[in-house]
Amino acid sequence: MAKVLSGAGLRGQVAGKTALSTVGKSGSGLTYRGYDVKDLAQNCQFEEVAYLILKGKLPTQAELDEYKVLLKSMRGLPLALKEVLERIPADAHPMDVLRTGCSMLGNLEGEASFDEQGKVTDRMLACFPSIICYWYRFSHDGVRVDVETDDDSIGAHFLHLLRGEKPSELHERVMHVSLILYAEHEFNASTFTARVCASTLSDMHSCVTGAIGSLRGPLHGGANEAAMEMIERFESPEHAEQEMMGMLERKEKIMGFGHAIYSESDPRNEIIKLWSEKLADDVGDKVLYPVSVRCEEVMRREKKLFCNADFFHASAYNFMGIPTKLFTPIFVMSRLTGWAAHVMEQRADNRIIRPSAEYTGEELREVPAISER
Ligand SMILES: CC(=O)SCCNC(=O)CCNC(=O)[C@H](O)C(C)(C)COP(=O)(O)OP(=O)(O)OC[C@H]1O[C@@H](n2cnc3c(N)ncnc32)[C@H](O)[C@@H]1OP(=O)(O)O
Ligand SMILES: O=C([O-])CC(=O)C(=O)O
Repeated sequence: MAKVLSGAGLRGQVAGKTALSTVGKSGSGLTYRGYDVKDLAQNCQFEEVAYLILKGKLPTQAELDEYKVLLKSMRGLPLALKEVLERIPADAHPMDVLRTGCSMLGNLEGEASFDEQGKVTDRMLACFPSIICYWYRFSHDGVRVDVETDDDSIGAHFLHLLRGEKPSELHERVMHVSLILYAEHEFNASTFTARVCASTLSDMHSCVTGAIGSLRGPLHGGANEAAMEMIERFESPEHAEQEMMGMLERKEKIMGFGHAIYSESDPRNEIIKLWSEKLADDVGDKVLYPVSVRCEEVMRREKKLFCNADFFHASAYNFMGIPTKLFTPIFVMSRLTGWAAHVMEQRADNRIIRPSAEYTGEELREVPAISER
């Protein structure tokens, strides 16, 4: 008989193999294909890291240039997809829009065979910012934005479409860093969703659509939006401390803190925190950044809990003028690389993922006649 796992949430169980990343070795640390995320965030553009994750090696300059030209050429949206996006109301959640957009793309440009897995992934990478912003600008501003801009990077393309003008160098760099930090994270909930779907030999769009649904929840990617909704309620560090003490007394979860794997710190936090501080200086912020720092101090002191990748992303994105409800879709624009690479890895050595359950229901019994129930 199969062994019943002791802890809930499959915590601590090895559920498969991966050559893509290591998470939390000796309490902290994150590597993508053997490179430290800190090194990547400091020295690379997001497209280089996407190339690394998807194609297995860091690109040469010529390969990177060629990859960026390819991605640029794939930004356009088919008319039928635009028509669907135009019918989604302004008060829809952008994660739902993206889930629908990805699914519709699969209807229009489906993966005919697994030989196309690289091509359909690049297409999604290139056009997810177009999907989010086409819907956002149409539903909020009544504008049919031209999504085929000549911006150099995925982050700049997104910010340009959102605001109608090219971003500053600082904002483009922050987008590179943010997308690099969010790109890949081993067997997290959304990636595992994608791998389970892949293990049935389903198509890439189905795997990604399912993963978007998993990332949406506030215990996972949705935490960056939930963290923003919390910190914007606090008027000062003192107010933040007072409110957080109340939340902790009531045993409420504070979004953006804690982690299922890291036990000491999340290495992505110190990086995005530094950029959040730079952005705070840039906009002359005197509230949100100090409030965020106080939240971090209170959680460390009271619960020994640390900020995960999501917490300082909230203030960083806010300082760049990004609407809160677009925070988690940016996570998708990045994590798509990790999801797709895991799908490819699963396909390369597949067996359907199908664990067992310990039954806790009724003993075998007879079906009573309907008149006797
Ligand atoms: C990019 C990402 O997806 S990172 C994760 C984003 N999610 C969040 O920020 C949501 C808030 N955090 C959490 O809910 C959790 O820390 C998770 C989901 C990230 C990890 O969950 P788990 O591994 O199950 O940790 P678990 O919930 O067992 O935490 C252990 C203890 O710390 C507490 N704890 C953990 N995180 C928090 C938190 N954010 N706020 C308050 N208490 C917390 C738990 O209540 C639990 O206490 P208990 O032992 O008294 O019951
Ligand atoms: O690994 C996890 O459980 C969640 C996480 O931080 C991520 O997916 O980036």
